[in-house]
Amino acid sequence: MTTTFVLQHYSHKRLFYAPSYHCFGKHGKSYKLKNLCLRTREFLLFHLLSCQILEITPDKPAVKVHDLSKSFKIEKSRDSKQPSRVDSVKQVSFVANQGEVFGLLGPNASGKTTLLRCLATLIAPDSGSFEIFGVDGVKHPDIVRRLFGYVGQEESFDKVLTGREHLKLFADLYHLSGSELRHNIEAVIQILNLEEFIDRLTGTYSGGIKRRLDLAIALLSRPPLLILDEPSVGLDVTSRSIIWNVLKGYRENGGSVVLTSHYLEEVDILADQVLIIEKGRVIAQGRPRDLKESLGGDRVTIRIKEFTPLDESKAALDILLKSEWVHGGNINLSLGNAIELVVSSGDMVANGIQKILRERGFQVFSYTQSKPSLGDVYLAATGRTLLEADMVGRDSRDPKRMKKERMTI
Ligand SMILES: Nc1ncnc2c1ncn2[C@@H]1O[C@H](COP(=O)(O)OP(=O)(O)OP(=O)(O)O)[C@@H](O)[C@H]1O
Repeated sequence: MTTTFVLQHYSHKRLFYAPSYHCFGKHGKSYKLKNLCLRTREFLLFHLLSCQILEITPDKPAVKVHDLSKSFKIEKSRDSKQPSRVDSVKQVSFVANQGEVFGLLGPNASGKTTLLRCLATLIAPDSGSFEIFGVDGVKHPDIVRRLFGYVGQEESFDKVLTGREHLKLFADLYHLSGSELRHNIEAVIQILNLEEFIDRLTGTYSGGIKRRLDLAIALLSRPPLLILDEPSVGLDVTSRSIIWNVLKGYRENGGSVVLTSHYLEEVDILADQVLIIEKGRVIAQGRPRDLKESLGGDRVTIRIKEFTPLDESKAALDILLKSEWVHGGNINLSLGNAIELVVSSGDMVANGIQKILRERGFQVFSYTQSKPSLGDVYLAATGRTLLEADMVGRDSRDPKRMKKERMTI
C-alpha cells in the first residue's frame, strides 16, 4: 500500500536547531518533528519514500546504548604473555537525553574512544545495540550518520588548505549549497572566533585553533547531536573557554552532546549527566550533583609536611581513623602522600582533627575541607584517584610497546 505524506515546514528560529516539521499521514495522523536539524528532512524523506513510517519526536533520547561490547584482537610476539584480545568496552548501557551534555569520564585506555567510535559508526560493536534519536545505529549506520557531527582525537586537516577551504570542502560533502552554505560557514567562523585564522593555511595553526576548526566543521551541517572525543585536551585557556562556551550555547539551543574527557573540572562544569568508565565497564552513572551528594560528609586533605614520608602519613591516618568524626580515609600518593579523609560536616571538625594530630606529635602543614567533588565520586567508585588510574592506563598504552604490537580490528 502506498501512503502519501505532506511535509510542512513551519518555523525557522534558531541557529542550530532551526526547523520544526509536521508530517501528515494520509489518514490525518500527525508526526511532529521538533528541534531537529535540516538533515532530518532528508532523513525523513528517505523513510517516507520507502513507505516506512518513522515517528520522530523530541522525547526520543539523543543516544540510547544497550549492553554494548567491543573487543580487539591484538597481534603480539610469540613469547608475549599478554592476552590476545582486549575487551575495550564491556556491556555498557546508558541514555543521553536530548538537550543535554552527557560526559564519559575515565582514565587512559578505559574504552571511551572505542565507545564513541562505535556511536559514530566508525567501528561496529561485537554485541549490543545503540539508537540515535530512536534510529538503530547498528542496522542503519547510513541514516544515523546524518544526525551527528563528530570530532575525533586525530587531526584531520590538509596542511596546504586554509581553514575556510576546509569548511567549503566539508560543506560540499554535507551537500550544502547557496545561501545555506554561505550562512553556515560564516556562522561557525564567528561562534568559534576563527575570523583571524580562517584564511591561513591549517599547517600554521596551533593545537587550540585546529581543535576549534574541528568543532566548526562538526557544527557546519547543524547536526542535532555532537559526538566529541576529548574536545579540549591539551588546549590553552582561551581555546578551552571558547569551546566550553560554544558547547553551552549549543545545548541552550536544544543541541545534545556526548563527549569524553579526562578532566573532572570539564565534566563537572559542562555535563548534565556523567558516566564513569574504567577498563571498559561502567562504574558510576548519574547527574554530577546527585553523585556528589550521595557520598555525604565533607572531604578533608591534610599534609603533615610539604612532602610527607609514606610511613608518617600512614601512622597519622591510623590515628585519625579512630576519631568519631572520621568515616574513612586514604593516602594520596600523587599529592605528596597527603591524607584524604571523609569526615562529618561542620566547623568543629577542622579544629578537632588538627588538635588530635598535634597532641600525637604531628605537624599540620596544610588543611583543607570541602564538599565532595567529582574526583571524590571517582575515588569512591574505584578506590583510586583519576590521576593514579591515568598513570596505570598510560603504562598500558606505552607508545614503544604499542609500536611493537601490530594492532588489528
Ligand atoms: N584498534 C585497536 N586494536 C587493539 N586494541 C585497541 C584498539 N583500539 C583500542 N584498543 C585498546 O582498547 C582499550 C581502550 O582504548 P580506548 O582508546 O578506547 O581508551 P580511551 O579511554 O579512549 O583512552 P585515552 O583516554 O587514552 O584516549 C585500550 O587498551 C586500547 O589499547
